[in-house]
Amino acid sequence: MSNSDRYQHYFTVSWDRLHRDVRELCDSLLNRRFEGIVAVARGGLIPAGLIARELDIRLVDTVCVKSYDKMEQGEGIDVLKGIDHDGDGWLLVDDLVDTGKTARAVREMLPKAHFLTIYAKPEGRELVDQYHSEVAQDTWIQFPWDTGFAYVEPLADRRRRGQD
Ligand SMILES: O=P(O)(O)OC[C@H]1O[C@H](OP(=O)(O)OP(=O)(O)O)[C@H](O)[C@@H]1O
Ligand SMILES: Nc1nc2[nH]cnc2c(=O)[nH]1
Ligand SMILES: [Mg+2]
Repeated sequence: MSNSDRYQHYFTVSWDRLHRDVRELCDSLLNRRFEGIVAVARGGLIPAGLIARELDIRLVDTVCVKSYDKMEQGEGIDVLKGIDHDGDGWLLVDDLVDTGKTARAVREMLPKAHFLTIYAKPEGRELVDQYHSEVAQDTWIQFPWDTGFAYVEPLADRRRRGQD
C-alpha cells in the first residue's frame, strides 16, 4: 500500500488554530526552564518560532532531516544536519508525529530532550513527551504553510453542473 492510500481524510489546520494550539501547549511549559529549542526542520520551524516567543527562549537550533516527499515516505531518514549534544535541558519541537520514523531518528540524536509535537497520531505518540491533540492514523494533516485560500463553488451550482 502506498502511503497516499493510507490517508482517507484531511485535517486542515488554519493559522489561527495552529497558533491557539501552540499557545495552549506553551501554557503547560511556563514553569519549566529550557537551555534552548531544537526544531526538527522543516515542519518544526514555525511551531518552534512561536514557542520561542511564548516562552522567551532566544537560543534556537535545528536538526534537518528528510523523510517524506509529498505524501510518500522514503525508505530511510536523511540527516542533513545533526547536533553535537544529547538534548539535556533542551526542548525538541516537531509539527507532528505520524508513523514515528522521524521521531525515532531525532530521539536517537537527542535522547535527553523534552520532545514536543503539536499533533500526534497513534503509531507515533508514545515517542514524544507531549503533544496538543491526537489525530487519527488515516488522516493527513494539512498545515497552513501548505495551503491557501481558494474559491469554493456554491453547492447549488455544483449540482446544476452535475445535471448538465
Ligand atoms: O512520524 P513520521 O511518519 O516520520 O512523519 C512525521 C514527519 O513528517 C513530516 O516531515 P517531512 O519528512 O515531510 O519533512 P518536512 O518537515 O520538511 O515537511 C513532519 O514534519 C514530521 O517531521
Ligand atoms: N503535512 C503532513 N506531513 C506529514 N508527514 C507525515 N504525516 C504527515 C501529515 O499528516 N501531514
Ligand atoms: Mg518534518
